[in-house]
This record gives sequence, structure tokens and C-alpha cells, in this order.
Amino acid sequence: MAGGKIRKEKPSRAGSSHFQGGVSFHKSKGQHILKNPLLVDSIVQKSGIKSTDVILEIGPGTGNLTKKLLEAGKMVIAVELDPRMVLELERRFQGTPFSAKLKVIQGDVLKCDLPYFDICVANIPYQISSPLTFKLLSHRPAFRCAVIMFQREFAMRLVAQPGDNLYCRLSVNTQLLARVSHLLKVGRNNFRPPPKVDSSVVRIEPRKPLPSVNFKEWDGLMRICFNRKNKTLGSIFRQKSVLSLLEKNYKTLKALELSQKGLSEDTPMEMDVSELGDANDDLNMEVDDGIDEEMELEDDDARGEGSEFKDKVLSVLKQDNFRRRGHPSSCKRSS
Ligand SMILES: C[S@@+](CC[C@H](N)C(=O)[O-])C[C@H]1O[C@@H](n2cnc3c(N)ncnc32)[C@H](O)[C@@H]1O
Repeated sequence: MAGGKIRKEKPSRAGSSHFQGGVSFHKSKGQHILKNPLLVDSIVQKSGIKSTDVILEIGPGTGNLTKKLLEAGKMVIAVELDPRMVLELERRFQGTPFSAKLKVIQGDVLKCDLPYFDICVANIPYQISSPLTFKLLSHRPAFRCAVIMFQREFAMRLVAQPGDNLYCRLSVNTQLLARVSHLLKVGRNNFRPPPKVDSSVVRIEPRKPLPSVNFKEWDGLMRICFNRKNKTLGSIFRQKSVLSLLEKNYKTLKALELSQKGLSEDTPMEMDVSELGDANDDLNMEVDDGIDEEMELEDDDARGEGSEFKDKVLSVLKQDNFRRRGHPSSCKRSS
């Protein structure tokens, strides 16, 4: 498999601590190696690996976690972007009983086809957190669970519940597809070189079966709910632009229903759920799209032309108590 483009970086000073086995670490590739063996043991133990498991490791680096995974499972498939790390990894296990159990794929995990695996255990480069999470969740057949080290804030957003400050589109979309739980807080000094942020290990267990939802439509709805800073659901859904967008989509849906085709083709399994993860999730929580100042319709205004649809939306808001108040982070989950 082709490797990613390697950018030349200034090597660290000889003798600095940012080396292992003669390999220097590149922060731009998220190379923060786990240096605390007790932490590695704890991650492996909490993963619940069975001796029959095929384990996927993303970004094995110099192999500190890989070694423990090889001891615990039947096979480790490790996807690593950096050819220097691949060489180091192969050198480390050459001539040991582990070499037959290890398959290394050199390349960008976001671009390669993943093989079958039972469980994923990884200390990943944080810049690919969101697309990787949704790539894993769209993988078929679905795996049993993933135990992954994330940047602390990203991890807290994954597990956030309605009412939490960090509850966002990422929380809703992930929890739609998987059960997520926080396993372990990890301080920055457990890594070499230490990153600027703290980390957390999270368990992700795909829901089986997946809820019967058209993910593209769902994500569109979530973008409307969460992308506007400091807006309540009540005011978002009373905005002229949102109402007319929803009405347009509603009419398209009705037209499709009438022509009796199109709908049954969009079963959830056929949708690519990897589209639910985008770069924004890794960088910031909310996108202010600049239409916050748009006029909200008063209920009477909203009942003008095409009012049947607007009435529907307003009645849903009223019914669920979102007419005036209720930021998306305070909406209650039904499951
Ligand atoms: C945080 S380090 C983890 C290293 C090792 N697993 C450990 O815990 O000590 C992340 C690793 O992912 C690799 N990496 C970065 N981007 C990647 C990508 N897109 N696909 C696969 N591996 C990647 C880096 O080269 C690095 O080895």
C-alpha cells in the first residue's frame, strides 16, 4: 500500500528525549509515543481482548502498545503512515514469535480499505479523530468494540449527554451509531514528547442493529440544530431561512413519495455514515455561519403563505416545549 507524502522536518537535537530506537518523532504526524508501561497494560486490560481476536491498531509507532496487543490477541493488523516507524516496528519483532502474528500496512488509515477486525485498540494522531471515528463506525462487518486514546476535550464531547456544555453534533451522531463510555484519564506526561493537551481513553461499541435512520437527512437536521452559536432550538426553527429550507425538503420528500420511488432505496445501511465526521469536529465545537441575526418569525407572521408546513414545525416546537427556550444541548434524548 502506498505511503503518505512525507514532509521533511528538522530533526530534534541528538540526545533529546524525542527519540526511540534511533527514530525521531514528528509532531505533525501526531507522533506522541506512550512511554508509561503501566498505562499500556491498563489500556490493554480494559479493552477486554480475547485470545481469538483480530486486533486493528492505528498508528503503532515504535510498537510499545503493539507488543502488548500481540501478547493478548490472535493477530494484530497495524496501519502506520510513517515508513520509518514501519521499519522500526518490523525490526522490533523480527525473529520473535510475534512476527507471524503481526501484519503491518503502510499508509494513511483514512485512505486505505480496512480488513476484517474484531476489536480496535489505538493511540491515534489526534488530528484524524473525527473522520477516523466515523470511518470505523461505517466499517462492515461491524467490530465488537474500539478502545481509543483521544484528546481529552474530543473524548468528553463524544460521551457528553444532553444538558452538558460539550453536548454537540459529534455527541449525537456518535451516540446514534454506538454506545460510548469514558474509560481513563491520561495526563500529557505519559507521552514522549508530551503533547500540549491531556488525553482520555474511550470505549466505542457499535449499535447492532443500527437505528433505521437516513443518515444524510439526520446529519442535515443536526447541522441546523447545532451549528448556530447561542441559539435556542425554538428560535432556530422559527427562522425564515430554516423554515423555507425544511419546507423545500419536505416538498421534495412528498413528491418522491407520490412517485413511489426513491425512499426505500435510502436504507440506513446503504448510507455512508463516514460522512457524519468532518474536520470541524476536530477543531472547534460550533460554526457561526453568520445568519444568527436573521429575523425570527413571530407565530402570527409564520402563519402566512404556505402556513400549513410552518404550523407543523411550530406545533412540534410547542409540543416538545422548544418554542421559546431550549438550546440543543438541553434537549432530552429518547433512547
Ligand atoms: C500518537 S502516535 C502513537 C504511537 C504508538 N501507538 C504509541 O502509543 O506509542 C500516532 C502514530 O500514528 C501514526 N500516524 C499519523 N497519521 C496517520 C495516519 N493518517 N494513518 C496511519 N497512521 C498515522 C504516526 O506516525 C504515529 O506513529
